[in-house]
Amino acid sequence: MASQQENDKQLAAQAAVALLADGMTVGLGTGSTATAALHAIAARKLSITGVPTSRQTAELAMALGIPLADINEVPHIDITLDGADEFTVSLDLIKGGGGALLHEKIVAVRSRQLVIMTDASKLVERLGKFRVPVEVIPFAVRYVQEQIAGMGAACTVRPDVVTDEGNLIVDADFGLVESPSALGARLKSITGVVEHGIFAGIATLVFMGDNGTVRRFPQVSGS
Ligand SMILES: O=C(CO)[C@H](O)[C@H](O)COP(=O)(O)O
Repeated sequence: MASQQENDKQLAAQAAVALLADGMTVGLGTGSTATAALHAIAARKLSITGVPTSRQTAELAMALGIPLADINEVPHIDITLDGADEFTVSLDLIKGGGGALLHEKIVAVRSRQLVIMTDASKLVERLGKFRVPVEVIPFAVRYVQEQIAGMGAACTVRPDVVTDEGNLIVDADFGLVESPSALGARLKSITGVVEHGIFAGIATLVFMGDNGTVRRFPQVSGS
């Protein structure tokens, strides 16, 4: 039997998939909630073209019969549906728990809309309980760890993870984050950092499953 959390992820995924229409080019996220969305897309027999954010998502989409395109072959992406590890009501996110943050961010920034689907455990007042994943070129991993330590954060290399681009993930604990965009900019300036999992000002909408109902952020007045 599905847990309440899985159920809520499914409800959020269904709400997001309801925004899709035939003919759209759709960014396909990575993780368990994005997987629920893929199944919902297949169940609706929608005629969309998917742009996957990971090998794992591409494989599942193909198995479900969802046609795919290379991101560099599509003129635009109408909408992307993805999960998140944390989000705030201002729609700042931490992503990358599944190690796909680089492709997820590239697909997200090419999209006209980034719709996030979560359960209620992901809503936080301030980002930072979830460690910030940082994608790093292997040759630079020690240097990057030293720089992150110099910023006052404990960090570890995620064991047994090599990203789709052949990089490593360093998970960094900055504590509660004062300014997500400032922290993101600082991380991005470290030589050897390819990308980080702070998505500040990119998401346009969040659907959050909450005990059998779906809440949306930003909240529509009266909801
Ligand atoms: O960022 C991600 C993968 O890199 C995922 O979207 C995030 O980890 C949430 O996963 P889930 O939907 O399984 O809770």
